[in-house]
Amino acid sequence: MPSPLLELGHVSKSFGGNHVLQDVNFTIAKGEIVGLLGPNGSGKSTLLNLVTGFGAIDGGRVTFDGQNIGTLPAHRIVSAGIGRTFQLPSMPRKMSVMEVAMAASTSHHGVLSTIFGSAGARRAEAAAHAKATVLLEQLLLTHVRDLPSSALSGGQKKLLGIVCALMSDPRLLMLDEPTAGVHPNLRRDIVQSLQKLNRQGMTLVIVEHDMHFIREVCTRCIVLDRGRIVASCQPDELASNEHVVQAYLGSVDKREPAEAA
Ligand SMILES: Nc1ncnc2c1ncn2[C@@H]1O[C@H](COP(=O)(O)OP(=O)(O)OP(=O)(O)O)[C@@H](O)[C@H]1O
Repeated sequence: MPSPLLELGHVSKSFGGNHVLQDVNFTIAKGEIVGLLGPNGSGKSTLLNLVTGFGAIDGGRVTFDGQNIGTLPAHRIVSAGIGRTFQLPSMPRKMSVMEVAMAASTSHHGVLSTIFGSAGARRAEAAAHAKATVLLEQLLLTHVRDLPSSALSGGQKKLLGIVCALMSDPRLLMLDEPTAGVHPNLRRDIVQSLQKLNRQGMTLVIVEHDMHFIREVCTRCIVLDRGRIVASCQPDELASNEHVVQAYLGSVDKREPAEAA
């Protein structure tokens, strides 16, 4: 069996006395599209934050492609090959869509462009522009590339968030509620874009509440409840998984309806 791309071992996180994640263990294999599910407040975003360096783990281990990334800062985790989007994308309002995408490129912040001065910087900028052009096209934002980012709809901002995450060529992309509040047409575009990225070799972890989306896109689901993993199963097994039902609906009454009445 190939070694996992992402591996979490005994990860824990508390905020004060609130034990938000407890003994979280899972692996993600290359090529999977994993849905990270759970009721509100179960710890999904916190988990994404810890893996991507937007918070420090209290205990345990996070390994990406064999490298311990549990203590790395966010920019080093991007360099290692993990990209992410945010539940509520925030971007400089006055910058154009193209500028926002280009600013997410990691190549033009490199040492080489500093050493080789303006010629190197110009080459890096041209490369970032070319890459942003392709990604904006792929995520259906070409027609708005010159508008200020503040002019985008909520759904388009989510697409731009994906573009920004892809500018660093991640091997693993983690998305926080990519379709929340998105119009069905745009939702379909997001689904198709993610499926295409996966066909191109990208591994995806997606926090999402939309069960239609989960069934359509994900190859496996990991379910959190109050900071603990309670299930890892196929999307079509969710409804019959006792732990999942319990997480979402509370205790499961196994008696026949007549008995329970
Ligand atoms: N920076 C923080 N400081 C204190 N508590 C926090 C912080 N971040 C998250 N929490 C707490 O951690 C718990 C889990 O929050 P988290 O946002 O990870 O849940 P979630 O599963 O993503 O929820 P939702 O589906 O509503 O987005 C909540 O009780 C939240 O209040």
